[in-house]
Amino acid sequence: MLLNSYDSWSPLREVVLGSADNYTSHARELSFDLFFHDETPYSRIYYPRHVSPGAGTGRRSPIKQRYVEELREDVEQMADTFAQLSITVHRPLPLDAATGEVHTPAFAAAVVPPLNIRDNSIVFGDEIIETPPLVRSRYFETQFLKPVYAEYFRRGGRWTVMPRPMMTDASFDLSYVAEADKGSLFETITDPRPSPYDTGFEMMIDGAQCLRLGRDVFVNVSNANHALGCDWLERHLEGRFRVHRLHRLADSHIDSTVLALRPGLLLVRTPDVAEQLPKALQRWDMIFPPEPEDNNFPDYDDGDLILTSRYIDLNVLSVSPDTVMVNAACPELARTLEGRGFTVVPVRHRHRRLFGGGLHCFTLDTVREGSGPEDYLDY
Ligand SMILES: NC(=[NH2+])NCCC[C@H](N)C(=O)O
Repeated sequence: MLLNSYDSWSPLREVVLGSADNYTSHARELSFDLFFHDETPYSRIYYPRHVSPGAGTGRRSPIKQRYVEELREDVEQMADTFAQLSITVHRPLPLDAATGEVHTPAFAAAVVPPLNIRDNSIVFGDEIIETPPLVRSRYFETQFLKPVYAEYFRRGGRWTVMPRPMMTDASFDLSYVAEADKGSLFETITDPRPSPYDTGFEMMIDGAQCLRLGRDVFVNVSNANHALGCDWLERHLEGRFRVHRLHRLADSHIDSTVLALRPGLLLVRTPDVAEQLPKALQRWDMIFPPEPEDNNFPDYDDGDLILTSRYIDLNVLSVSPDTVMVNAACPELARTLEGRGFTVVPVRHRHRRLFGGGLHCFTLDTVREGSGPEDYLDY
């Protein structure tokens, strides 16, 4: 089918589901530590928090083989669940075990598999946009999606790549983490190294920073890199979509903070978050998920890097305005949604905190029913 996706709730016809193959480690360097900065209270990132790119690809934080295998098992079951729901599933090329690191003029980085598909691409109607990544090891992630995107292009879809950043240390605006670190015990990231390719702050933004509501798109902007990305989106989408900025609703991604379940209904992390939403969204009805419990998550060792907050299971995927895929590890959330009239499709996803993403992050909804960008803000 032709690319057609304007929101996160219309009946789902086609989806891209990430690949977990060969996700064996996290490369600890400046861009990684910056990106996961807000999650460090939950994990045990030891000092020094990062090494500069001059020191190669940084330290690797290995992921236990057992978790990688269990992740793979869960992701393959997600694919089966989509098939049972008659939703076409597209898969990226899996990362080959022999692929080492990539080198650009400005940096070298390890490669991670295309797992959190939500992050580096976004669909606006009949157009797929590859976004400029925030983490160096994800620089070439959309390469694994070439066959899928090329097929949508052949069928008549638009296919756009946003400008790629140089990604030297100086490309990153550190103000968000500098402010967050004030008075805290965390080591501030203060030692960016100069590079001959420095060009000032660059455009870097992830698809997962956007909330798509038909004609209106809300974009989380928490630093100068995001602001440039949002400027680009605004100019590119002008006349087709209305872009609105959310100021620091989260560090970057917002899909474990706020999600739209159908017109007029949001799933929101907490009432505090609700207060920060723009007026137009505050008029919508809201569901607040029950506070996640410790026993919703596996117990990990000190060496296992935890990359998400406890709210990660809010990251559900809507199959239609009344059916939602929910992590089976979160029965409280399932009950809450059922209480509001939703049909819940439980899906097993054990290690979302180790791999930085829930069901929404692992997927990209490329085809949903609906024929154009509708105006939902009058609800
Ligand atoms: N698209 C994504 N990868 N989203 C994941 C966001 C996770 C968020 N930082 C949290 O810890 O709750």
